[in-house]
Amino acid sequence: MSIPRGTLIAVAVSGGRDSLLALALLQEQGHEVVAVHARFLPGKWDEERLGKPLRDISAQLGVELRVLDLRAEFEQRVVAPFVAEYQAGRTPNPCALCNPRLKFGLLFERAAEEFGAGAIATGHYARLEHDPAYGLCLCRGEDATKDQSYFLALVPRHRLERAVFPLGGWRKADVATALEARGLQPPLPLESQEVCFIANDDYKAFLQARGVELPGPGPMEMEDGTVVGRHEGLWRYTLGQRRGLGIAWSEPLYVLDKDVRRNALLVGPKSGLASTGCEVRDVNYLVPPAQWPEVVLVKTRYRQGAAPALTQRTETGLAFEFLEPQERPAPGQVAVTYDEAGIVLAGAIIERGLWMA
Ligand SMILES: Nc1ncnc2c1ncn2[C@@H]1O[C@H](COP(=O)(O)OP(=O)(O)OP(=O)(O)O)[C@@H](O)[C@H]1O
Repeated sequence: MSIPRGTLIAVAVSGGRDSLLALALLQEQGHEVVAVHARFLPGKWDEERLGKPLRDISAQLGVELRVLDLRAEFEQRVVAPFVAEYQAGRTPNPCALCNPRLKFGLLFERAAEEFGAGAIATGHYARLEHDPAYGLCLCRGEDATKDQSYFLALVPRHRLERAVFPLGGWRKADVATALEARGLQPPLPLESQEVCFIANDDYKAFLQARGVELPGPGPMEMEDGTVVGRHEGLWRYTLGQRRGLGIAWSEPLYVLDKDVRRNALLVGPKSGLASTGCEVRDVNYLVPPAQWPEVVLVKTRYRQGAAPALTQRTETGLAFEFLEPQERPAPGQVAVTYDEAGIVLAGAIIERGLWMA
């Protein structure tokens, strides 16, 4: 760890297992720690289920607990942009934005100003290593099934220099046992849902419940312009989706693209999903591009392997050319570039997928 001894580490605790173990591990290792819980979600503070248990467990560990109210900022910097992206026909990734904006952004800044914290720790499964060529680098977590480096790739380097990931070398399966062995019971032991502010991972219900105006129905077309039906609003569909299109065709049809300008949904056979690359913007470089290998590995969805690609600089960011065709990347999602060893070279927002005309 590159954090000097004696630095006060703010350990971001959700109430869940991973961050509780992160807190216990750092404290056992003799670091100065303060537990910081942030209120991100609207509504009443759940004293019974969260407040009291969090205080009790902090007391059990002999650690101070601070609670920060970041509800307004979370709404402004994470939830509202998420909704705006859907309105614009894109597929946002709120967790990847929450990390730079809130957890390693505002939460860390407030912990630094208000309690004198000099570093921040979370329960993320990712590693920070010193590489002889790159210096400090963000790497895949040891547990490939739980690796969260993808969600951390937009965190600026100067913030990663102040970060600690105690679970980077852990396997998820060992966490419950480690907590039990220490007699620690997390207030929220269940796995958190995919996106914390979306109940049951139902983003459509969430958007509808917010009462925001979303683009309405329009044509569903094949790439040659043949209209095959109507769609119910572009925001309801994801690229690569097959089910729920409501059209009978001689072969299964997939969502290939969204033409936001014409409010048209483009559909076609599976072969049409093949993409030759993508363009990205808002690149967060963690390793200077001059040091990148010629062939990099690009991950354009969390639950998808990284694909080998060549890189080119563009006016607004980067363009990746896949060595083998990949499923079309969704604009608004995050593209993370790795090297062979699993070191994160950069994170960026996907502007558009590329394919053969
Ligand atoms: N409300 C919160 N306040 C402070 N830190 C948080 C909060 N929610 C999440 N975090 C931090 O972000 C990390 C990753 O959050 P995520 O929602 O992915 O949870 P997780 O992987 O299930 O971890 P956990 O078991 O700690 O909830 C957590 O381990 C924790 O350090």
